Amino acid sequence: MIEALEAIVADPAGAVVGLDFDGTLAPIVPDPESARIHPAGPEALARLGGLVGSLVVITGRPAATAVEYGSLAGVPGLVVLGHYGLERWEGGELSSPPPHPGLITVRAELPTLVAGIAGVGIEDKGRAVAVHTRRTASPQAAFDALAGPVAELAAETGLAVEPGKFVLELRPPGTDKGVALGDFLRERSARSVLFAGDDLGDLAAFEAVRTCGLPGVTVFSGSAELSVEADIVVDGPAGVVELLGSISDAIAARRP
Ligand SMILES: O=P(O)(O)OC[C@H]1O[C@H](O[C@H]2O[C@H](CO)[C@@H](O)[C@H](O)[C@H]2O)[C@H](O)[C@@H](O)[C@@H]1O
Repeated sequence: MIEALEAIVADPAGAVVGLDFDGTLAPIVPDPESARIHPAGPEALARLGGLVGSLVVITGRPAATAVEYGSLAGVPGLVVLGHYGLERWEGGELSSPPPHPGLITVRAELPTLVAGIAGVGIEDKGRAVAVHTRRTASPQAAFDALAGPVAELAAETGLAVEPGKFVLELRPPGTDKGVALGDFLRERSARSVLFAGDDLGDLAAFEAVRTCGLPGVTVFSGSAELSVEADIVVDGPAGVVELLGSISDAIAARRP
């Protein structure tokens, strides 16, 4: 067992386990509205949530969407930080800031901006808008063609561009998953941390794990779409759920 994982298992009450949603807990699918957690995910999270100090999902989704698509409402002690940390769901209560005013212009201009490429999807998430190219004939070519215009629209409206797997998101600036995770670690007085992710937006959280000064484990949920260096690389959401189960087993095995 790697040293930082050993720290989590030896002192689970001081551990923060952080998880991304899409691509980490939920398999990637063509339609964002059809994404659902891996079938074994809710049970694995409920078990781990009862064993570690803190369990947190940090996602680009609205927090309520992750709770719904992840069947997460019953996971003990779970916190869900949505919109890269702008929103917080905990114990059934959601706190969310007012929408960024730039989103009004984005909603008005995006349909024209993407009209030339068949199959581009616009996902309006309330506090952010995502442009998806996965269902176009050439997802990477469409992504590349839209990156410049989307960046110009972001500059015009005071929003930030968050690139991901065949997605360009226009979202409020000022936070990211690294900021969200770092703040959460301080809030919980964490003594160790694990974060699992699969996409570019998760790299800031990996960096937070590496620089927070605690024993930390980065877990990459691997796929054919992206390769990222991490302490542990597993095979997609099925591998993440299996890893979470093995951590629960190791903690439970040390209990008197
Ligand atoms: O932070 P996450 O929980 O990983 O959310 C990041 C984005 O995930 C979703 O898009 C991705 O998953 C879709 C469903 O599998 C897939 O169709 C798409 O190609 C992926 O980029 C979500 O739709 C976005 O809003 C999130 O920002």
